[in-house]
Amino acid sequence: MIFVTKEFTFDAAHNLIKYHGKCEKLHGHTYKLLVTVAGKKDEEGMVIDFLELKKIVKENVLNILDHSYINEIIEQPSAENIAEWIWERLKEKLNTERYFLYEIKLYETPTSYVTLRGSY
Ligand SMILES: Nc1nc2c(c(=O)[nH]1)N=C([C@H](O)[C@H](O)COP(=O)(O)OP(=O)(O)OP(=O)(O)O)CN2
Ligand SMILES: [Zn+2]
Repeated sequence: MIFVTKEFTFDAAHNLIKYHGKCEKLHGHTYKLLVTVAGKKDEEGMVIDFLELKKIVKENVLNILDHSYINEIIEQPSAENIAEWIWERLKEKLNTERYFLYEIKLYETPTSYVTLRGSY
């Protein structure tokens, strides 16, 4: 099994509605997203072409979340909930006979992140 990871960033605003503290106020983050696919190599020696992985993540996640107000998309946009939303949007697109979506890491700040290894 080989793990292939690509890193992305997107900028977005949010506020945590069921929360008492500074994060209930409107604020923004430059989120860092790491998407990891696991599988076996094809005849070109690749699990998944980085270009293909980028296209899938761009079309299904970044085009929606980048420069958005995330509360309009996810009711309570904690890093945990955003990561689950991303997982749901990518799991079928990154699931073939040879490879599957293995892990998502979502950094809300350089020092705060969540890791999701979901189930199918
Ligand atoms: N488990 C979670 N805790 C918090 C979340 C979250 O999504 N999941 N979100 C927030 C805030 O939205 C915001 O991200 C604050 O994060 P924090 O790490 O405190 O940001 P700072 O810039 O203050 O962090 P530094 O320690 O200065 O790097 C709060 N909690
Ligand atoms: Zn925040």
